[in-house]
Amino acid sequence: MTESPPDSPPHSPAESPPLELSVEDITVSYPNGHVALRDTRFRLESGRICALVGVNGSGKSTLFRAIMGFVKPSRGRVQVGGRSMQSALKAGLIAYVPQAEEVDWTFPVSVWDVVLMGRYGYMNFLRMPRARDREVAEESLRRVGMLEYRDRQIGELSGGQKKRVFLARALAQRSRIILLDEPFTGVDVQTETAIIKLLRELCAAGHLILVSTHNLGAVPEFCDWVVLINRTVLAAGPTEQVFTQDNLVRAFGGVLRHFKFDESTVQKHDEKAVTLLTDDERPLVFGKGGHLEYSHREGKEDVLAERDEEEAEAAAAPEPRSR
Ligand SMILES: Nc1ncnc2c1ncn2[C@@H]1O[C@H](COP(=O)(O)OP(=O)(O)OP(=O)(O)O)[C@@H](O)[C@H]1O
Repeated sequence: MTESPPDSPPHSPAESPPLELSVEDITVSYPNGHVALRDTRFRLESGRICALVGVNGSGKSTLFRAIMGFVKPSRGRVQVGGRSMQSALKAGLIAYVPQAEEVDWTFPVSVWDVVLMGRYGYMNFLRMPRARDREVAEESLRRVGMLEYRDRQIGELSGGQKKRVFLARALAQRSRIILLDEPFTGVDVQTETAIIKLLRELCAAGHLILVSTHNLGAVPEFCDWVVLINRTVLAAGPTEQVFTQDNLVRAFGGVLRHFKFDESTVQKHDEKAVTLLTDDERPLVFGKGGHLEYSHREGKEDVLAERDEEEAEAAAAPEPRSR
């Protein structure tokens, strides 16, 4: 496969074939002997927003570090579209938005410099930005609403603003795969909504977005796929299949709060019991049978029709004989 010319996006998602990120049975240990991930395996396709969900210390950041080649798995491998990670990173296929703690904010660079770093793969060895690089950097800052801060030192921004600048750097890179580590931590609701809107646009344009988050309540609203981890993959698949009460209790144990409502008026579950499971940010509501309830029914017609069918089948099934 040939590498792309430096002055054009290496992969324009709309024209490119689907791309697969494949994590194949990786085990990652740190020098102190701690095994952070064991036999971790899942596959993701472009055109999806996937949430990486797990408790503190479950290995989310480690997984990102392994994908980015910052830590080397002792077993297994990560592949992108059938090529090695090293080759995929070299071809600019993957952009990474790290957690705030992983960045040295005292480093004296401006917002503009940070976003231009996303263009390094397109510049020659002198790293002199060309008109196209400046154009893309400007557009990326505008998309995250940070253009007016372009001359500010990066260390002088708020936490949410820093996150938006790093997202702009990822956009400027024009990578098919974008990894975001906890993009909503310390971000206000308005910024969160703006980031989600942007991620949806990127997904619709054929990008693959993998986003780690503690904000469980937001996941069903914007992620169509979930990988649930605790030092290995507990469940992976479409959100409505993975985000079940059982799976979340298995992944989060005592970390979540439970509320049970015996008579609820949630959506069409009048007079049916619902369980409310919350991480104290946005509650997750589960109807009969442990199915996840959505805050809006719009766009969920298929899921609801399937549930109605399941309910009808269950109602038609003969009662088990009591002894
Ligand atoms: N450099 C390191 N050396 C040794 N152990 C580490 C190192 N980094 C992380 N760990 C350990 O590996 C485990 C996974 O950490 P990781 O940061 O991947 O978790 P996480 O799911 O991202 O957590 P959080 O939600 O708190 O960000 C934890 O037990 C952590 O203490």
